[in-house]
Amino acid sequence: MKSYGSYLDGKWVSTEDTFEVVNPATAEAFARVSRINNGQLKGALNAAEAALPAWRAMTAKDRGALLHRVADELLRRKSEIARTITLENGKPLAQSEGEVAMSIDHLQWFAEEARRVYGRTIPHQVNGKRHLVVKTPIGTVGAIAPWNFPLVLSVRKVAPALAAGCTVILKPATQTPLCAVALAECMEAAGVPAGVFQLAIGNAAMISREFLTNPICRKISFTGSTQVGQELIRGAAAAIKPLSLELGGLAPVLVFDDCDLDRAIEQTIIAKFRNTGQSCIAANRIYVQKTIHKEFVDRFVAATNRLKTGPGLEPGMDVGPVVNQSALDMALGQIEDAVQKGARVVTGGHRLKDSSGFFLAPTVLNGVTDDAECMSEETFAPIAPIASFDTEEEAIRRANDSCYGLSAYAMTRDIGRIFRLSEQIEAGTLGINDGAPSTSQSPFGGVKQSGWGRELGSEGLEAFLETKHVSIGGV
Ligand SMILES: NC(=O)c1ccc[n+]([C@@H]2O[C@H](COP(=O)([O-])OP(=O)(O)OC[C@H]3O[C@@H](n4cnc5c(N)ncnc54)[C@H](O)[C@@H]3O)[C@@H](O)[C@H]2O)c1
Ligand SMILES: O=C[C@H](O)CS(=O)(=O)O
Repeated sequence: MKSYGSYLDGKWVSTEDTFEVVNPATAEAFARVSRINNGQLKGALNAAEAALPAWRAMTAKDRGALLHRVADELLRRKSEIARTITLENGKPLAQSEGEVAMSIDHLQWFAEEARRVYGRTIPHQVNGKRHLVVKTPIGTVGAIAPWNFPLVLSVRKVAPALAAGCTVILKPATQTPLCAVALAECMEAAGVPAGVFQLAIGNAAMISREFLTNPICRKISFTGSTQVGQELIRGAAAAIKPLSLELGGLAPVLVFDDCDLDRAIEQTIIAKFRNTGQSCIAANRIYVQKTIHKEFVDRFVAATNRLKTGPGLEPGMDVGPVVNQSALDMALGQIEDAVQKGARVVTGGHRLKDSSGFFLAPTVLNGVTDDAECMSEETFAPIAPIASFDTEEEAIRRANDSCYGLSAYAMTRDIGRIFRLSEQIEAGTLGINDGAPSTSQSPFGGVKQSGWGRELGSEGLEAFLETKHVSIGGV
């Protein structure tokens, strides 16, 4: 079994403290990775601090050129890295290829956006004074990434932080450290200076405690569960450490009777089953207007039954395994709970036979009641719960009736309604007839308990900048 370690201060580091990486399609370990200790992490923070002055002094154009070189490396290795994502995460290979392509696009976009970090001058109120607004990099950043989009969600933090002139230490999820290793190899091959980008694989509690308490770390950018986000907020209080938090979601899909039904079904299938339902912006609750409920359900179930489920490395798969046994148990528990509360399993609802992997048959539940767990708790599995509504007002009220607000979807062709939904839906992203809305140039993040701040777009770069007012007298 091949072994991997961390990338600290320009060197690859291994320790005796190791864990195994498991392929969710077979439930078998296929790689061994070592954890760094607290002393090594402290050393990495010191290296990041030492590398900061030269990195922030480099022109944005030169930093951008290095990010372009990292993108070129990812492009050169795209097939092998996509395979690594599928091996450790389970998603179908075509979707892993899409994740690599999106990561390249993020790197290229932030490489260019680095050159557009503008300050401003403000007209003075007192003669002899001048006022400038200057943007400066926030400093060394601790980035913590999840397993569900292990490469692209790491790049969503690392690329803007580096573009802004910050140094970064990335902590990947325990389930998916290998594409972070590949990203570090690309940084090394591109010539990113030692200490500017580092990869720290290790115990999550130890690493986050050090990020929270070590004054060298000036900001933590986290993507993961709302529960861990809450822990970080508590831990950040003592040092008032700035946090960007991309947390859980519970996306509603509102299907109105004026929609283009073909497109509504196609896009709802994408919003639900992409990444095996393990996307933070996955459709979690599907509300269909009563007038088209039956037709929608019949056609949605037919489309679900056409999805091919199996090992992500086999050609033509649409749905892979969920990440581990506990994710599978939670999904089966949500199905059982919904059925006990009155829902009907229209298709799926069971583990795939003849496989040792963590496969759940793509599942559609109809007549799901509002008190079912899957209507208020994140599902993170290929389960589509469907309920119905009468009026637009009711649909908006039910969509907003959640502590989460990451994304929402609506299927409609009514332009007036599109404006009303844009103003009234409580979510960071609204996809209108669009089940995959994320893109490099547009802000991404949540409201309510889905998080603080935004990634991507110019907001994603702003997250790693400080704003300073310079007042000049005696002019
Ligand atoms: N809003 C978004 O952009 C977004 C994107 C992807 C995933 N998510 C959310 O992430 C969750 C799934 O990911 P997950 O299971 O990896 O989440 P998680 O919170 O368990 O883990 C996320 C990361 O935090 C680390 N971690 C675990 N315990 C920690 C602790 N005590 N302190 C600091 N870090 C800790 C993990 O090792 C991992 O690197 C879902 O809730 C999903 O909605 C949100
Ligand atoms: O889990 C996070 C997001 O779903 C990834 S993406 O914005 O859809 O690429």
